[in-house]
Amino acid sequence: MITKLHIRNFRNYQNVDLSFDSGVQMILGKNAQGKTNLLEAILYLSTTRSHRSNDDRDLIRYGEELFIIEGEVARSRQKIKLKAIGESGKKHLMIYQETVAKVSQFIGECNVILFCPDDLMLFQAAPKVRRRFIDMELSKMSKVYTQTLLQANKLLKERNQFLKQNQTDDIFLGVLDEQLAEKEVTIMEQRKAFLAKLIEFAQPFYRELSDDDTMLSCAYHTFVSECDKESRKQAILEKRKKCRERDYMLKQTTIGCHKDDVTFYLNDHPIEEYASQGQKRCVLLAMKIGLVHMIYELTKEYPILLLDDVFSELDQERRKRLLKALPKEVQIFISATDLDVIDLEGRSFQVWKVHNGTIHKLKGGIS
Ligand SMILES: Nc1ncnc2c1ncn2[C@@H]1O[C@H](COP(=O)(O)OP(=O)(O)OP(=O)(O)O)[C@@H](O)[C@H]1O
Repeated sequence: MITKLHIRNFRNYQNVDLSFDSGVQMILGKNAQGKTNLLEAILYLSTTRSHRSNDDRDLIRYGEELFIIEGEVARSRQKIKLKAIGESGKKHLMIYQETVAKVSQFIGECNVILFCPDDLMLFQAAPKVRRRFIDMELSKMSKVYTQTLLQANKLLKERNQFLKQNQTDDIFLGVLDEQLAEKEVTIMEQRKAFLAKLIEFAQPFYRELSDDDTMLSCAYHTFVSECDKESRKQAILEKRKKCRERDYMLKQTTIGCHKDDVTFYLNDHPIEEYASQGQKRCVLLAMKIGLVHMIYELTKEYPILLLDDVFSELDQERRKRLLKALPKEVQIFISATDLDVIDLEGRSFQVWKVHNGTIHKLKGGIS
């Protein structure tokens, strides 16, 4: 759980110091006051990224040069201090005031699962949104994955830059392709295993939330189908060789796991075509709860759960079922404009009021 949070010049917050306890943190406030901004700051400490912007400059308070987010995180065995500073084009990440050399060292130190209204677009959005979802969640669970993905992206960038220069050099591309294929084998393997596990974990929660027996499944789409490592690598190299002329012509890498996708199904029907809004919300919620439990299975620590603007969209019964599916050890941040009845099933809670970039505690107790 996050016990202390300091935010400076982040979005509409100028200088804020907060202390949280375990249990549910209700973040209340009118529209456009800074509720999502607060959750975004917590998410940033986990993933070093915003879920709303790819450009850290958007996160700096208007007119300022940099933002700072500092958090004290109580983990099962120790307290850890994380600090992220974002300035134009640069990020500085620190653990206990020591700069970390690699982003992958920082990600996963404070695990956070976010569920926000935009997540409902996951099923019909462009493939890159689903890839981003897989990459974000997998990175929290596997440092190997984070590192491999960063290396693959670097190689891909290098390959594309070379292709843009209008040159042909099969030997140079062959060397790059060999290295890229190596990384892609690992990425594909981990993505496939992650998706299978995600469905396995989400299925019982979907049943619990929706009260029906619909089967959840998914199909992972990538550009080679071979199963074992070595033949997969060979297949990648062959396919890429076949596409080389096209790559030269189009000046970009036309195939690769940077184009992967996944389709989610309910009873074998693609969710984007078949499911109602309510069913989509249930599937997503089940996946998020599944992720909380997956992270626990892997790390023996529960992640923090952020529910941005979604709790109030659920009826009383579903809210109850959602809380029942989450152990009391999970620290949950819930943002809402107002909640008439807070029935938190005997959990401890704190209520915070957000107003125009300021935040103060209203009350706390046991529901
Ligand atoms: N870089 C920035 N600098 C200063 N203010 C910003 C910056 N980025 C966004 N804001 C302001 O933050 C506010 C939006 O905050 P936020 O998205 O947290 O709203 P919210 O309280 O979650 O509202 P809603 O209930 O509508 O979702 C807006 O007033 C916006 O102008």
